[in-house]
Amino acid sequence: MKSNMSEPARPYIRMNGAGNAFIVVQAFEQPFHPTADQVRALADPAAGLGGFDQLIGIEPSETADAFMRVWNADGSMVQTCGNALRCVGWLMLEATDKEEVVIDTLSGPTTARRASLPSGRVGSGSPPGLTTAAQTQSRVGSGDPAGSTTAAQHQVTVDMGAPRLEWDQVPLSEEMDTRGIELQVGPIDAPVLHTPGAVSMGNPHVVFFTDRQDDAFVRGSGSLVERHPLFPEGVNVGFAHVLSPDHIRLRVWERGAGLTLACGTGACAALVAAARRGLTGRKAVVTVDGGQLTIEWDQATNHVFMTGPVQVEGAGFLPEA
Ligand SMILES: N[C@H](CCC[C@H](N)C(=O)O)C(=O)O
Repeated sequence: MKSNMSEPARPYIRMNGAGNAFIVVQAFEQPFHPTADQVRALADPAAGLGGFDQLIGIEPSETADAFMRVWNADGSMVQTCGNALRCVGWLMLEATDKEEVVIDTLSGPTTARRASLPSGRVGSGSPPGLTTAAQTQSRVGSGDPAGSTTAAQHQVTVDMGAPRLEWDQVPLSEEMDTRGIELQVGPIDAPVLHTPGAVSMGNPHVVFFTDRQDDAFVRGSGSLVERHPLFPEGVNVGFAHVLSPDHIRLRVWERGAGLTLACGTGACAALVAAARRGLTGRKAVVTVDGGQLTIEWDQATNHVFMTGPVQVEGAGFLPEA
């Protein structure tokens, strides 16, 4: 977004994490503070960016390799985003050649590392790391915006830290046992919506255990629960079908973004909620619409580790404000 004609157009990289769609903007040299209206305008397909679930700004940090700022498509600025942490983590790993990078967020710092080296970088060209805006622009100008890595997928592991499990950490508006909360979901009287688990991964999640995951049910129930008064900050709504002690099928109606192809913090919340109920062990594959995430709630550290794919889809320039 240019504030005046003298400023160059703002480059971005389009990425996804297991299908969770992001527009990533480098804000190391030039601050990036879109208003909620501007974020909504950018999320509108008419903006030409292809729509996104979250808009991501990568800022300098005194205490980490970068600070990651997250806006949902509805314009709300939120605490964190697990799949974006993996995407930004990969960009920073490529740009710094470090084995591990620290990405700070409004809900605290996380660390990212390569889960396994990609099967060789496809073609030549520098990786879409966080080079200078000019280098990004030149690469974008070259029509090969993200080097030749757009076809490759990269597996990245993020240490998401410890889950927050107290009612006032989720947060809920009243004291409850977060292992199984009492929630009346409007006119929808479906037993599958009883006693979901509630977990914060730095952002609020409620997880229903059900085999009902059709679009109509997920959209209908998710949109009702997202703004339920029991969740004063709103909530991401997961629908988890436990297939076995180490495999969950998950769909998530995201706060501020709706039904997405994947939700990283949602996958972490689903594993933690299921393990607390003895429905799974502390490690499981979580199959989401856009792919698979491996989640482990480590006993020794109490930290949740998420591993999954990262893909660079392309790059471009943001439209003018
Ligand atoms: N909608 C979420 C933010 C993005 C979470 C999701 N995309 C992820 O990968 O964790 C919220 O409002 O808390």
